[in-house]
Amino acid sequence: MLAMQEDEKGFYRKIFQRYLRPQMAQLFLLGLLLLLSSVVVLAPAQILRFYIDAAQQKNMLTILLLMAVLYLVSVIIAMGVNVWSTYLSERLSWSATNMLRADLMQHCLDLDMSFHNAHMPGELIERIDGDVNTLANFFSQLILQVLNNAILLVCTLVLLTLTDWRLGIVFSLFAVVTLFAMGKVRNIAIPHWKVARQASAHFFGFLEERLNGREDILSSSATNYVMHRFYQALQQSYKLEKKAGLMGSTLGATTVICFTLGYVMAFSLGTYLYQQGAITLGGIYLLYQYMLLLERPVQQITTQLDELQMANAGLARVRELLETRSKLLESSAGSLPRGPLPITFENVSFSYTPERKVLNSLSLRVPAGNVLAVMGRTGCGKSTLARLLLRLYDPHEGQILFGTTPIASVPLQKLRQSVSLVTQDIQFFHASVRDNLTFFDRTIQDATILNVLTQIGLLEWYRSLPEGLNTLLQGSQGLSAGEAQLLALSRAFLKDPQIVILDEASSRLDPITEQKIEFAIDRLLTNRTGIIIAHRLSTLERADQVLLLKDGQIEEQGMLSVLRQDRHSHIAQLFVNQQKEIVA
Ligand SMILES: Nc1ncnc2c1ncn2[C@@H]1O[C@H](COP(=O)(O)OP(=O)(O)OP(=O)(O)O)[C@@H](O)[C@H]1O
Repeated sequence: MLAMQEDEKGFYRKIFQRYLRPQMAQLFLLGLLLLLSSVVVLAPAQILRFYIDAAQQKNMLTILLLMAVLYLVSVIIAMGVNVWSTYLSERLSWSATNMLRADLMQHCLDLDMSFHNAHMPGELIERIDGDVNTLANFFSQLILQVLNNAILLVCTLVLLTLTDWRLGIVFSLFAVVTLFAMGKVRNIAIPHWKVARQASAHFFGFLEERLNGREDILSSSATNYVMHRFYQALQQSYKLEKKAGLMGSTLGATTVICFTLGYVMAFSLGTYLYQQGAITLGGIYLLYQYMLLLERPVQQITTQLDELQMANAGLARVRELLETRSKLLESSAGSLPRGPLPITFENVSFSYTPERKVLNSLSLRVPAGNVLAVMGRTGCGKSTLARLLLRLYDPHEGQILFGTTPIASVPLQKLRQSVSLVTQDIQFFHASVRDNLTFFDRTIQDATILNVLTQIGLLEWYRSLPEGLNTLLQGSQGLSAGEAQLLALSRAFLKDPQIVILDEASSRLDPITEQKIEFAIDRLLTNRTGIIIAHRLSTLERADQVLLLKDGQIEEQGMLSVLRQDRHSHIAQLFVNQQKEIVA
């Protein structure tokens, strides 16, 4: 337990050092400003008290004028301090939380695919942004504000005691009782808010899912059903929010009751002390003002303690995420030679879940510069081969080598730079054509991009772009399936990899686009080692070797010409069946 606490302290220290230490000067200045704001908030009431007392005496014009000027100055200073501290705290919280968001984003991107399979994108958005939002105030001024309000409360009580000791005792008791009562009532609403937040998160998840599936919803005329579910989710969220809001309003009601009693007490006591000659008329006004001033710290301390708890919960979640380690061990030792690389699988076994092996003791070798076409029924493990080559996962048994270097020994960045994977699930960003092709690599010249687009047969498409390479792509909207594939191939060209993995399209395009894609693939595979996940028999003809996978194991492997000669081979059978279909 102690070790755990030490651990926690260490984490808080790390967070402080990384996100707040670089801004120590600003934090210090903010602390001073908040302290100053407490003093300037208390000053006007004292000035007004003297003003009221002086106004009742004769020949006090100069003092009255002085008081008026002092009052004005104190109000202007209070406003100035307020603006400055707001500016500083916004700057502090934005820089600290943005740094934390960037660290979390980088960390999530570095985690292996099994982590991403277990966490939905929506959840990660919530963790990278939602949890960090709860820390914004914490980083800038929450602790300072709690301290500041405590100081303000104590200062007000001290000033009241200095006015009359009886006031000090009564108002101190009042502050303690009110804080206690508000603390108790505050807890009533918390569980209701939790349930309401959960319902709201559920509602957003529902919205995201339905908007993503809009094509299917529209095409299957499921709009009425979706709208029905939408109203149900909305109604549920509304009911829970209403209940939580009602429960929450008990806090406001308690405050009003406590402070109404407080004012009654202040005026009764003030009148009594005035009649006794213990305080002046200005003193009664001061009492009223300080009651007003007490309201702020008493109310804020209760809500700020809540915020502190939320920030603590946010920090705990941030910590959990930052401490999640990738299953892929990083190495900086291995390096890859230049040029096309031979690929070797040595007894590779892999499974996504413990129940089922997807690849089972698979061994194969693709010589440097050769092309291997992989075929097999859906779910036999073809894409898994590709994922292992990019180290999106590591094999559970065996190893993969590029040349003589095990890929696990090559730094991930270097490894992924040497392999290009062109899938059918092509992702485009809401960014310029240039950035979509270069992945934001500014070192790639426009001339190089144009050269690749020309070779790929996209020159005409490029000329139709209103702003050339600066034209913004709205994801893959506005791109035909053929254009998207050709752009994906252009990306691979610009990366200039040593190994190319192609997941071939299963659907056919128009003959001209097909021809362009075939041509681009031929060029991309020249002088590179290639693996094609083939969905058509014609593709096998461009391969040096063919591999037929079944349930994660090799069913057949060899040169196409040899396998076709063997009438008993599965590959030969596939060609015969295809021939029969054409004839039929
Ligand atoms: N992230 C995952 N978690 C659990 N199981 C998975 C995951 N990805 C794939 N699988 C399972 O692993 C098996 C092999 O998947 P893989 O994607 O490699 O098949 P494939 O041969 O490429 O299929 P297809 O031709 O349909 O793309 C399938 O049974 C699939 O359901």
